Amino acid sequence: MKVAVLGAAGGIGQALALLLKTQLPAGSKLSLYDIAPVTPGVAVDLSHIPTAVEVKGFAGEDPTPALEGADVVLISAGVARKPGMDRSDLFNINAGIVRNLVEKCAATCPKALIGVITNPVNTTVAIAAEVLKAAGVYDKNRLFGVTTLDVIRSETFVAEAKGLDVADVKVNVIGGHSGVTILPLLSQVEGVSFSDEEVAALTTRIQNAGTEVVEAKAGGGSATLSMGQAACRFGLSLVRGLQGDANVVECAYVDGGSEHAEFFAQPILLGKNGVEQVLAYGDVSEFEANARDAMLDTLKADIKLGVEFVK
Ligand SMILES: NC(=O)C1=CN([C@@H]2O[C@H](COP(=O)(O)OP(=O)(O)OC[C@H]3O[C@@H](n4cnc5c(N)ncnc54)[C@H](O)[C@@H]3O)[C@@H](O)[C@H]2O)C=CC1
Ligand SMILES: O=C([O-])CC(=O)C(=O)O
Repeated sequence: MKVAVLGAAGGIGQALALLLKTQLPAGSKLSLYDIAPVTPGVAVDLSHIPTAVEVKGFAGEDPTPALEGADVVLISAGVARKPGMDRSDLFNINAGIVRNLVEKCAATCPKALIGVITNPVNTTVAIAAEVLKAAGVYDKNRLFGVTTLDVIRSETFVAEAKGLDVADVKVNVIGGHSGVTILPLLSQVEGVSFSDEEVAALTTRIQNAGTEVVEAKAGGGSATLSMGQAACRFGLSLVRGLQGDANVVECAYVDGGSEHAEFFAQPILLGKNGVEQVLAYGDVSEFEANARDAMLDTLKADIKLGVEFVK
């Protein structure tokens, strides 16, 4: 199994690469690419960790050598937020970066599963889809916006609020990955009940958790370590699906035939071809149904921006 990380010298990329080096199945290959010249050095550094995962690093303008034979590509290349910025402010720079990298994926590893981490995810995934369509290699089951950070945050905050063992808490998060488009389905969390005030406060905290980190880092970037963990969890689930493991379920932002929008985050069953089945997200409360319906104009506008960027 070969996993490529694009943006591998960055805050997320290095954390993700470290976790993958220690957690990918024995015999896997880890391929690190970034425009930053330090990238081969990051690979040498990681290669001294005694696991049966072979690491190679590539720098420069062309990601092709890193992508040859890749089964999974995780993209975190691009710029991150600073205080006062919205994720959509990253569009001007990151849209072109994602377009160019996905063009190379289409040419070099058209069957790879692609996980897009680069913000604004609501839009960059639509860009990736249009690029793959233009190259004639689009398979909706192989493209994912990585929203796992919203899931792990929700699980952490719910466990904290209710004094639970976080290992027992599972939360589905649907919609997209910015502000009001992030919707944790707290009404479905087993074994707990929340007051209306608690639901409103927790939902707002989860929606603003990225900003919480951006402000705490005070100009030094956005979430990198928790995102590294989230991307590792998601990447390992993609690998487990490809290997034929059963019952591998994650929430992700996919082109899954949703009635709500062309791309929508919801639970999916992963398998040998990526998305095996898009799962229903189940019953929602009145609060959640209203929040879901209220996000759709924003989500659809974010998607349209991505489609128009490529066309
Ligand atoms: N999906 C999610 O839940 C999350 C997404 N993000 C996003 O992930 C992205 C990366 O964040 P960080 O790692 O913190 O940023 P960073 O600035 O630490 O790293 C970005 C890396 O991308 C590289 N890069 C830039 N252009 C490139 C290109 N054309 N080809 C290859 N590499 C290139 C840079 O050299 C740098 O090493 C940002 O857009 C951020 O907003 C961040 C947190 C959560
Ligand atoms: O907020 C940001 O800019 C980074 C991000 O997507 C997150 O932490 O959820």
